[in-house]
Amino acid sequence: MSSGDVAVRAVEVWKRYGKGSTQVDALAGVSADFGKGRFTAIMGPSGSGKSTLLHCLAGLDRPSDGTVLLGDVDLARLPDKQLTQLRRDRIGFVFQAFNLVPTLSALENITLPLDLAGRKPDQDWLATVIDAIGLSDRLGHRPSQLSGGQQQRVACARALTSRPEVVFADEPTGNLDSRSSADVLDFLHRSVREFDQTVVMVTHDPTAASYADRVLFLADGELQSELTDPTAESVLDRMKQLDPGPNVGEPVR
Ligand SMILES: Nc1ncnc2c1ncn2[C@@H]1O[C@H](COP(=O)(O)OP(=O)(O)OP(=O)(O)O)[C@@H](O)[C@H]1O
Repeated sequence: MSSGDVAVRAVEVWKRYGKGSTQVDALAGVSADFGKGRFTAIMGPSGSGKSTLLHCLAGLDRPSDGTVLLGDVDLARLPDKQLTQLRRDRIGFVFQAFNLVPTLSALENITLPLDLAGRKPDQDWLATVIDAIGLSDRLGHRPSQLSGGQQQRVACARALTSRPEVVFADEPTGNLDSRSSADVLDFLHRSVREFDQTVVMVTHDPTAASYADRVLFLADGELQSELTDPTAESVLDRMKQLDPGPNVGEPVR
């Protein structure tokens, strides 16, 4: 991939926890490019380093060694204040637990990151995103008045309002039933296809991974293999090769 096509690049990324006999290399020299306007899923057995990699790529955590480039900025070496600002301005997040503010309406949650940054939303883009999540009639509702799937779609819209260079999603469907998961994944897929967004998603679920253009497989902190144009079946097969345990890799729901 030429560097102009790359949204985020990891080069020999290591993350080491603990010392001596309790030392764990959560990441052991991971190098990968994440293409612009592409939907990439990261999979692997429990404890393989998926969340650690996502957190390092997103500037939520710092590698022990190696480089993470967003454009030409090395997140691993950016001072804290600039890293916070970069996360706010250039990166969107979707978490498993939605993380909406309970006292704010859906619309207020969606525009919150821009409000905090003192920026005005681009009204056309905001309308496009709101239309795409299909919740125009519920924008005044508080999170507690929305289903889990609706809350996660609000969280996805919140991640996109600033038109970030990359949206990072950590198990975005982990708390959802299959119908709601499909709505959220359709939205993420659409944001890549129609709006040219870049999405990197950690998931346990082969069906969720099948919405991506490409799947990277981690085991023991190392990149083992990848699949392009995955199907749920091809992902499940690959997961079974990585970890032949009894239930590993089965769809969560
Ligand atoms: N703060 C920490 N301190 C010590 N070890 C940690 C810490 N965070 C993660 N680890 C270890 O690093 C390894 C990778 O963890 P990580 O959470 O990235 O895996 P994962 O693939 O996301 O797992 P899961 O699918 O279960 O969420 C594991 O062995 C974990 O125990």
